[in-house]
Amino acid sequence: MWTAGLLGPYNGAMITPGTPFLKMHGLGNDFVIVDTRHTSFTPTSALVRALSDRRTGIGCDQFITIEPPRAEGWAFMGIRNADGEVVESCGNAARCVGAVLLAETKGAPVCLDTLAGPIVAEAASEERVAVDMGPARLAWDQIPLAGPADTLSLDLAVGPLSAPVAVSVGNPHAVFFVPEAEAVDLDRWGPLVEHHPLFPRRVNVEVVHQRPDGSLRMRVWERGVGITRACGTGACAVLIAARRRGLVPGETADVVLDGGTLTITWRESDSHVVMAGTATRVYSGVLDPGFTP
Ligand SMILES: N[C@@H](CCC[C@H](N)C(=O)O)C(=O)O
Repeated sequence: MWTAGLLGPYNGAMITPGTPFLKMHGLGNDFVIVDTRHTSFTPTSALVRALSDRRTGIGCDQFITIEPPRAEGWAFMGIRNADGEVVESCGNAARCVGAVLLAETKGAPVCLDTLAGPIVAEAASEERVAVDMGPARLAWDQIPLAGPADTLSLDLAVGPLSAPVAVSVGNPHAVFFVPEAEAVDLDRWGPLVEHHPLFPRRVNVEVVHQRPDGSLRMRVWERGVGITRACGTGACAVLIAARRRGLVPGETADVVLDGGTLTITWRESDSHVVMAGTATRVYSGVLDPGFTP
């Protein structure tokens, strides 16, 4: 466990004394995870922004809370982006929290409630967790978009990016097919797409090309964060978009992100999207009770 002495960068006061946290990541998309099922800890946006800061806080892409179940399931997963905003879904965090809860259920599949609906997690192998993220949402008002539009090819062009596929996996995504994902200046174009008026709740932005072996190479600009090494819901959106465009013959493909590979399946039978990949525990610590955002 970390000690107060190691928590120097965020000395101050506000957090429930001794609130334990876990640092985990899925393919380098990293999280601070706090189990609030037995505490009164509720993070403010300012606190999340401060703790997410890589220079002065702990540093993470998303701040995750494991909360008492609301509608159904074993627990509710609260998700806040590094900018402090509450969001609906997070695929990589679902695998990480799934791994934590699977230890509690001794391996029995576990249902995790989110603002986007239930996610079911189960062990896929010794090292990998599979999560059923629920059904893909493809209608314009489910993304949501500002008005009726063909989600298979939006009338949108930003720099070299054009005609994205819009997909919701509980959270909104715009998927752009490009000749070479690595060549796109995401720092420049990502924020312009994220904040485009077509997306009233903003949007996560993926650029993708297909490799000769059939896998999909993607990079991501995440809403409320920026470029991250991986985005689980983004990988789901990419596979769905590629299948809708007729690029992937079967239900399943590997999606290759900066931080590693996820295997994504979009099931014909019920339109659910299932993701399998690693969930890595980095360290545990205790939030400094002296921290003021
Ligand atoms: N990294 C996540 C997605 C987190 C939320 C996203 N930035 C949003 O605003 O919707 C993932 O692994 O899915």
